[in-house]
Amino acid sequence: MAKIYYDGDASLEALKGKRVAILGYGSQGHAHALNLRDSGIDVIIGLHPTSKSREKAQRDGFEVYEPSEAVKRADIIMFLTPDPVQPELYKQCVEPHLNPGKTLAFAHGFNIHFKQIVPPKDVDVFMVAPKGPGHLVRWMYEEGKGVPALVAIYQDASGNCKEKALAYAKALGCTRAGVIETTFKEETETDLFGEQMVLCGGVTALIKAGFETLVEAGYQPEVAYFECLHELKLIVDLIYQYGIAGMRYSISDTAKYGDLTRGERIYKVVKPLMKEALEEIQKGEFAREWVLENQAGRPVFHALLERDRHHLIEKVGEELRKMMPWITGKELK
Ligand SMILES: NC(=O)C1=CN([C@@H]2O[C@H](COP(=O)(O)OP(=O)(O)OC[C@H]3O[C@@H](n4cnc5c(N)ncnc54)[C@H](OP(=O)(O)O)[C@@H]3O)[C@@H](O)[C@H]2O)C=CC1
Ligand SMILES: CC(=O)[C@](C)(O)C(=O)O
Repeated sequence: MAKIYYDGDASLEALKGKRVAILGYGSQGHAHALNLRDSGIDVIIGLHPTSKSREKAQRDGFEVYEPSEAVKRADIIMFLTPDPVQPELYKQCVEPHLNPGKTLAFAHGFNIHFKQIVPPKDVDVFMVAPKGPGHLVRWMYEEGKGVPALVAIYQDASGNCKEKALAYAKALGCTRAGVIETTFKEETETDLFGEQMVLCGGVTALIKAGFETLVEAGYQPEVAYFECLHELKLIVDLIYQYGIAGMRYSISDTAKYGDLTRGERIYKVVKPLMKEALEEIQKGEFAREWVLENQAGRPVFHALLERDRHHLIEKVGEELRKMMPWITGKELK
């Protein structure tokens, strides 16, 4: 079993007197900044003057500096900008102001693992990667709960990098749920795999394919929406709370038999595809494709995002969710 760190295994002492610069104020950035500040940590924000997030960070009461200035003023620099912009941000705004004693921190290992950022040997480098969206990292913290995280130490020049990483994870609220020590390689490869083949790519593929199959067979889109998207949350909630066996305890025997037999057909088709995707990640092929896509201005990214934005399920869902106002809770801002 993995070694899991909880609140009692970490002390905020390692961050005492340290200033953390959060570069970026988006999904993760706002959560890290607010949670760390609420945990008593000295936090400043690094954003470009034209940043859309600047006003929000200032409204939340943070001192916002240009990234270079934030780096100069901080001991720990946490990269919470989109992964593709981090190498340029590092070269232009971070590297020129790095000196021994500073620490680089990340919430995903992509740029270190694929050597898009190569830090000098005399600085600490750690990762605290929450296993959940940034908005949930904040909302769970506010409720006294936490999102689990992975922690990894890439360089320990100071001799106490792990203590700082665990203190950061504690300040973020993640040690309330549990923090597993890993490596930048394991976090990067498993996170890319999960978001492509299970969490985001996998689930949306199943939802779209199921919805389209029913609608193309002549069933009402609203019925298809309730069956293939709305009820999915209810089933996943049961799995989340009680495991697969627990979910199966709650559903009907008819559903169980269908799950066990027809679900097997999907399993047999997707597992080879999953292995293929993992191999592309491990061999750096996905990373190269994503780096080049960004250098080209994200043509595929924007085209596919726009295509799916106009999918019938989005229109149907928007109308049906209006009738259930309790569904759309806190604003995703
Ligand atoms: N989203 C998530 O839940 C998770 C994300 N991560 C990791 O966290 C990191 C941040 O991702 P995420 O929070 O999703 O990012 P978002 O896209 O939500 O936010 C990006 C933030 O960075 C700012 N930004 C963009 N470009 C620059 C730049 N050149 N210099 C300074 N700031 C810039 C944006 O400002 P503006 O709005 O003005 O563009 C915005 O505030 C990534 O490494 C990601 O892999 C890890 C776990 C989960
Ligand atoms: C929320 C999370 O961890 C993801 C899906 O991997 C991401 O947004 O990067």
